[in-house]
Amino acid sequence: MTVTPSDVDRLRRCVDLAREALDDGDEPFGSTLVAADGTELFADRNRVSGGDATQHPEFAIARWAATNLTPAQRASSTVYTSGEHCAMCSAAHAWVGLGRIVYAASTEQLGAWLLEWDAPAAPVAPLSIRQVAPGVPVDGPVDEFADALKALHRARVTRDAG
Ligand SMILES: Nc1nc2[nH]cnc2c(=O)[nH]1
Repeated sequence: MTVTPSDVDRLRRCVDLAREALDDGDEPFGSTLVAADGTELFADRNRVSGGDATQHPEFAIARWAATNLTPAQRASSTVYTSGEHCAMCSAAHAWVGLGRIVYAASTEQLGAWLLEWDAPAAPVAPLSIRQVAPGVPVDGPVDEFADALKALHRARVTRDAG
């Protein structure tokens, strides 16, 4: 699929959630779950500052969808996210049978930024969603968000180094 103007609007909301997470001491990631009719069903942002590094919004979405949606509703919904799912969240997404993913910045972009800043890499292999969950339709990255997301991640790295 191609990325539509409506997809871009959804991603803008995810970047706002990522900014909210950063402002609250968490990592800058935000995600939403949107039903086939366009209703936003669930939204969350990263919440790792309490010490649980699995508190990713994409993982929260998979758990919420498993509890609250039928298999058909899950398959026809779309997950929007500011950063491409990590391997843990890609696996959770596929295991619960969710549908399309649209992401703003890729795992590859984030890895390159961390390298550029000499910041520690993630403790999980930088696999793409397509590698972990090959049956899931995926769109991204969306270039117009790269500068904004790079700035948010730079601020997180600077904060955590200080
Ligand atoms: N996509 C994504 N990647 C992460 N890497 C570390 N935390 C997160 C998160 O919340 N979401």
